[in-house]
Amino acid sequence: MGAGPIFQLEGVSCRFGAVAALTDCSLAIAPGERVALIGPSGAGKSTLLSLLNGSQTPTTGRVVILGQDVNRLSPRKRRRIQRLVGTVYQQHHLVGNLAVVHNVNAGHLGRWPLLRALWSLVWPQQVQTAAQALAQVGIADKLYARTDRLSGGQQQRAALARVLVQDPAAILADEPISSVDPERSRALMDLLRQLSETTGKTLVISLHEVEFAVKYCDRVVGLRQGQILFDVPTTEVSETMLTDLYRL
Ligand SMILES: Nc1ncnc2c1ncn2[C@@H]1O[C@H](COP(=O)(O)OP(=O)(O)OP(=O)(O)O)[C@@H](O)[C@H]1O
Repeated sequence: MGAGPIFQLEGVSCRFGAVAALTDCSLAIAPGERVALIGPSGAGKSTLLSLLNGSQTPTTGRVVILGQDVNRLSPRKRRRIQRLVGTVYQQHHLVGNLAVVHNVNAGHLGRWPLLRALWSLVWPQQVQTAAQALAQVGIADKLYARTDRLSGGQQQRAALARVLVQDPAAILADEPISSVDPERSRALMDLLRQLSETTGKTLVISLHEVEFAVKYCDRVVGLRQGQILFDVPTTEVSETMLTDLYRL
């Protein structure tokens, strides 16, 4: 992987028709950093995350993931890079009527040949890896539980376990705590921080809750109307910066 940044955006703009979701954004994220993306609704946080995981390409500018310019990669190499970046979405995209083990195994699907992938739906593969990931997220006992019988917070943990079996270099989380209560939010953020501390994985999290951004991350990037208003260590975030960021 080398000592360079894990993510690099150089003069990146991203448009959707007439909408400028991001305008001239530059940013570099080093391995192991914990970065929060904050800003008002529509500021471009989700778009920035989708550039970091290669699911979106910029309209102009360069996106470099793990040293590779995503615009210059063959589809196969691009998929390989994308597998090194795991994303947890607010909608977990778990299949409710399957056992948790199958959903966690889905994290392998991009790597497994089709036959093995299909067979894995019938007969769980790599059960130990799935069990280990579930233990890491604190729900080891749910391996064979039906996914839709889990609570919201447990489903979120199962979705995180699915990302962990990918063994990504970085974990991106798009508003992971918006739909859970304060106690679960703290527990999930504790878990994400502990995972990044023990595994050295880079974390990039979009958050609506500034207090969590400040408490759990080392660095805060403030986005407003598609532009980076500030990008500072957490200790340097001030009241004035936040007022300017969220000003109506
Ligand atoms: N696929 C798309 N097609 C058209 N417009 C889009 C698309 N994705 C995002 N946008 C627009 O780009 C802008 C930035 O959206 P984005 O979802 O990145 O913001 P956000 O900061 O994540 O917002 P929120 O906090 O509400 O989730 C918005 O104006 C949005 O409507």
